[in-house]
Amino acid sequence: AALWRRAAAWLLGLLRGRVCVRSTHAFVFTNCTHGKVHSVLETFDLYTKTHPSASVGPQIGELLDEVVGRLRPLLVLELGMHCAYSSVRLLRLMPPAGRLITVELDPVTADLGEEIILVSGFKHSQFQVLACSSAEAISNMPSHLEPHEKTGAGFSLVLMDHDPEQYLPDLLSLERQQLLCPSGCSLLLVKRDQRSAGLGRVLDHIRGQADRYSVTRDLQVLTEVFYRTDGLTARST
Ligand SMILES: C[S@@+](CC[C@H](N)C(=O)[O-])C[C@H]1O[C@@H](n2cnc3c(N)ncnc32)[C@H](O)[C@@H]1O
Repeated sequence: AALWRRAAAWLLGLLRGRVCVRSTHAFVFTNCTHGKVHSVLETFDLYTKTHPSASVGPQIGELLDEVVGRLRPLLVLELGMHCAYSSVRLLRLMPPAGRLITVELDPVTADLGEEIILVSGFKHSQFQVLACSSAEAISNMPSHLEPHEKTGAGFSLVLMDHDPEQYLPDLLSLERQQLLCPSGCSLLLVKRDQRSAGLGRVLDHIRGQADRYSVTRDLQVLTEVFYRTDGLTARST
């Protein structure tokens, strides 16, 4: 009976066009070639052709590729992992010594996403999944960093694709805790809803701090912002 109820809920979700993390995971896990990152991404893309999906998809994916290829970031923070499409995309082009910390609020989703990252061929030394809220992850971040990262420069790339209402509080918390690399950090804000009040608030904050932030790219689906404080005087920081 439980199996029937689960199958019915899955079918209902599909009919209503709802994103189903279990169905995404099952499709990718079953149909991709394990250990082949390109096959994992292709299988995700195949799934999204016929099913509703929360992943950023190939269009934003190509923008991520370009940014990671350009920055070669050593420490990356992703807020909003879901089934790990964007995590895999980021990890694929990061330098071998790089590490991704990715945050997912829902523990079941976090487990399924982590499995997809492992299936893609990445090792736990290259990434860490934090199954908690972005606020909690950021406030406890020092305890998640490796010893050399604690004394290092901080995050040089942050991808926000979680809850737009959290974009500004999380950015302020990252600033407060000095977790953004002072010599340069790119922030990528995914814009799923252009009219979101949370998105407006974070962009207002960024535009109001021209001494440390500059918008380097403003597309319909994504805004790229460059953060830098090491050029500022002690007074203005
Ligand atoms: C749009 S999906 C992310 C898609 C993912 N970037 C990809 O391309 O595959 C947003 C995810 O963020 C998670 N989320 C929402 N609010 C969050 C929060 N405050 N902290 C952490 N994760 C959150 C949701 O559970 C959901 O899985």
